[in-house]
Amino acid sequence: MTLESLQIRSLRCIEDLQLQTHTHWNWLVGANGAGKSTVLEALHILGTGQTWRHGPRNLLRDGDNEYLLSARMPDHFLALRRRGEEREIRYDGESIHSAWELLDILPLQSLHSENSHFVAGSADDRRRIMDWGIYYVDAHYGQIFREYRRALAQRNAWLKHPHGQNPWDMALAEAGERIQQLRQDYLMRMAENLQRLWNAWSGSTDTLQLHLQAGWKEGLTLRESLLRDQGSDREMGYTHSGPHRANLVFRVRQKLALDILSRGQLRVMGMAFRMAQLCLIQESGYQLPVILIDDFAAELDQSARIWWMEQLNQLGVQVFAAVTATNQIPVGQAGKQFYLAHGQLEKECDI
Ligand SMILES: Nc1ncnc2c1ncn2[C@@H]1O[C@H](COP(=O)(O)OP(=O)(O)OP(=O)(O)O)[C@@H](O)[C@H]1O
Repeated sequence: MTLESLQIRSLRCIEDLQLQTHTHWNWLVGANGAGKSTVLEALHILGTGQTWRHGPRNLLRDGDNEYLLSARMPDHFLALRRRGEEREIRYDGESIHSAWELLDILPLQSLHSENSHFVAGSADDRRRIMDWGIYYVDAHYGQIFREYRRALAQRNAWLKHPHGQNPWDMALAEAGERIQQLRQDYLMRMAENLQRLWNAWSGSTDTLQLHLQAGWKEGLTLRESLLRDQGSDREMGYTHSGPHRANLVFRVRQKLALDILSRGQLRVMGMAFRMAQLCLIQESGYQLPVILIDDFAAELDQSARIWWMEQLNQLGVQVFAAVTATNQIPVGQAGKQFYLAHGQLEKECDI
């Protein structure tokens, strides 16, 4: 996937910005508050329908009443307009009704401060990042995932106001077991690349092990767990067991990685995981996502940064990366620099 141009109107500090983008590296350069993250945020909204940070966010530029984002791709045009609660998405002039469709129109891999520490972060973050990768290499995963989410929401609603027999366990258990199976298959498929990347990147010869805790009691099927938990689920009003409670655990030397590695090493491990996800997408013959990087320099030393860039170069992906100064940009990569100040493009140059 490659963007040819991007237009942003009335998003946060940006009034109107147009970028003619490069097929490989697009460096967004500017001081704090210049608008770099806003450009990345615009791309994220276009590719997912959602902002990339948690919590309430005032995305609309002060004083304006709607924002408009659009991207031109080879032979395609995607536009998203938001006014209050109303959202309109158009792809080649046709309306798009579900943001799920955006995942296929503009696949993105987002690396930013809130998700770059996922190895040591929350189980939710690790699950989200793993599921992201599976979605792009398994044509059935999105559908099964949605079925599971629907059955889970219905079971939770039933638990709050139970009447008659619980009709949702069967569908939930079936989709849930399938999700666990597909997740395990995925982790096996990416294990070799992950090991290779981790060893090359960290300089360590340690074996890296991934362990997936299913989200329900070991030794039981999900159906058995749901039956067993029904009383406590009713008391709490939600479903305790299932792949929505799964946890991906990273281990090195038989120990939890987060107990024995430094913050920087954990970050490298997380980046190796995400790089292994990209390698698997490429090996599977699917289109590679556009990469968004909001904290390029953070916590990676010079050699780790250069190594990582080389990997991205080998994949030939399109990257948008924010930096506060040009000396953070490693030399020798084909691309463009966009200098931003106060939400405006001051100048651009090829590198
Ligand atoms: N709703 C809004 N309307 C107008 N300006 C806004 C709005 N929300 C945020 N801003 C301004 O946008 C700027 C933030 O832009 P952004 O986060 O894109 O900066 P940045 O270049 O990524 O900075 P940093 O390097 O600090 O992350 C700030 O100056 C902020 O005051």
